[in-house]
Amino acid sequence: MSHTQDFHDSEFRLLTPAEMGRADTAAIASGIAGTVLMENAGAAVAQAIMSRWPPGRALVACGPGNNGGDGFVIARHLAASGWQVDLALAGERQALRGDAAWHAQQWQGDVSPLPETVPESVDLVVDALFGAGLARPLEGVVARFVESVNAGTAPVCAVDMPSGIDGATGQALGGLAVRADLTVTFFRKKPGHVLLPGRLLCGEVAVVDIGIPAHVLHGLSGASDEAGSVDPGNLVFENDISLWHDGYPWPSMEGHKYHRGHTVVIGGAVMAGAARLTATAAARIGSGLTTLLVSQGSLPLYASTPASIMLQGWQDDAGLHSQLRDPRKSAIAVGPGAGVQRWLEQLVLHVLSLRRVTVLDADALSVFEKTRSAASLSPSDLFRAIEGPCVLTPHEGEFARLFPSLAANGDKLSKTRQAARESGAIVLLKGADTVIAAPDGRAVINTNAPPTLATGGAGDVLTGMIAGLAAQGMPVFEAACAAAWLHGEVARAFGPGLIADDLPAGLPAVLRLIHPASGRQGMRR
Ligand SMILES: NC(=O)C1=CN([C@@H]2O[C@H](COP(=O)(O)OP(=O)(O)OC[C@H]3O[C@@H](n4cnc5c(N)ncnc54)[C@H](O)[C@@H]3O)[C@@H](O)[C@H]2O)[C@@H](O)CC1
Ligand SMILES: Nc1ncnc2c1ncn2[C@@H]1O[C@H](COP(=O)(O)OP(=O)(O)O)[C@@H](O)[C@H]1O
Ligand SMILES: [K+]
Repeated sequence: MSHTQDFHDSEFRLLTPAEMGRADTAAIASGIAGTVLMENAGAAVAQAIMSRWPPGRALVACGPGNNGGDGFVIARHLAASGWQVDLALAGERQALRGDAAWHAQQWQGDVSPLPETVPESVDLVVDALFGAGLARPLEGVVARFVESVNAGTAPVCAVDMPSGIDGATGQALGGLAVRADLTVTFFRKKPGHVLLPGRLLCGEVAVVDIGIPAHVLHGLSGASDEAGSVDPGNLVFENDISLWHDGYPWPSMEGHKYHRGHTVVIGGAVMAGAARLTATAAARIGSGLTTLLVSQGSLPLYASTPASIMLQGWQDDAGLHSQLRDPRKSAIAVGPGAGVQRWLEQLVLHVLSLRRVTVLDADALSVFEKTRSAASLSPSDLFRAIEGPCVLTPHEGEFARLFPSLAANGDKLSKTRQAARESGAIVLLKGADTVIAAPDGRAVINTNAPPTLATGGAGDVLTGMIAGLAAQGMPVFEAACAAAWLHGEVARAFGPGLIADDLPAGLPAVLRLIHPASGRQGMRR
């Protein structure tokens, strides 16, 4: 994921529908006919269907564009393998164009108009209505058909994308989209397959090869320079070990604890558990030293801090600043349990002025909400102060306080990228589809987090994991991606009944799995 490595042809790269269109065009320009791509696409979908369901009666619903063209190919292959196939077309057969028209001619069976309801006797619905080309909400007979598909019991295989989902954002245009059991897409996933609600409406996602050569991936995004190289800042990925494994700060034989960084967590005076979770997570993820700094008066609250964490008190601001001065303190995390108060604004600005790696979470974000009080600072004061490496880890509520004008945008990927650009920080917007974006536009979507993570303190742990990795010298964007993935993986491995304390405790088992000695470099589920 670093700028020096080339991730253009990573299998975890996500292509926007526009990039996918350019990939198709480039593949055709390199000598593969569009009709062949469509044949390969339809054949692969039919194969995916036949490997999952026994032959029966399939209703193949075709749309007016190339997604519908794929449907004609699928129908032909299923019929040739003994399925009883009903093909229904939304629109006029004569209106089909290009590759879709060509493949429609190869279909020997009947073509009926799209019904408003799915007949009871159908064993499988193939949704080939709209894919990447969907431009407006579903309406009319198509909308009623999709409602009937979703109300019925027949399993659904969506071609490329469940119809109704915007492939760039994962949003259901107009609020209505097919709910599929299987979605077969081509070449690479699209953001809509991994962002919510799209991911949930896809069911299982299978990515199939249709003959597009990988080299086309180098020329798809953003402005290419004359040499044809593309700014890696435009690329979007699904999070995976392979994206950050090479930069992971495994301890080396020659190292000592000062080579493994020193994470400082600044705790508050009331909610002591939060900062303790943050500090414990930083230590567990390998920070050589971890210090928890709290006011002298609140030391008793922190009595049960693990012995491996250095608990230190400060008397006043001058004392706190002098504790932070040592440049070996390589990463500073502020926010969990800090308390929303004037003092925190000033502390955050001081911490940022030190230009160490800074991770700001929870109260350290909320305290900059503009409407909090007339005297308080605003998000722009925070953004102005961000000059060194910094990660902001808001959940949706905190995001709305910092970026009120972006919050209503339903497109999580673009709003997180915009927030990173505005703030100059890495922004990690939490949720089941956490998006991590850098100011240069690089973005990663995390997909392994189970809903058991929605438990108090889980975010505090994530903050500590990011700070602890960055303290050891891992670049902050990669540290945020690695932490989000490990956080999700630990929760998955733990299963039901998870509380935040289980996350640092469960890290070693997952780290063992991805350690270079395990031979595992990447993982598809
Ligand atoms: N071009 C290629 O080489 C390949 C394309 N493939 C298929 O082509 C699909 C993309 O094809 P298209 O770009 O033709 O797009 P679609 O087939 O998704 O549909 C686009 C057509 O529907 C119209 N439309 C969009 N939204 C509508 C709405 N809500 N109601 C009514 N009409 C609407 C558009 O104006 C356009 O005519 C992919 O999803 C994939 O399934 C595959 O065959 C692989 C190869
Ligand atoms: N439904 C969900 N599925 C998966 N992960 C989730 C879900 N809801 C929340 N999370 C994750 O759980 C963590 C919660 O963090 P946060 O909201 O800051 O809680 P806290 O402040 O209690 O620590 C985040 O990492 C978030 O991405
Ligand atoms: K579809």
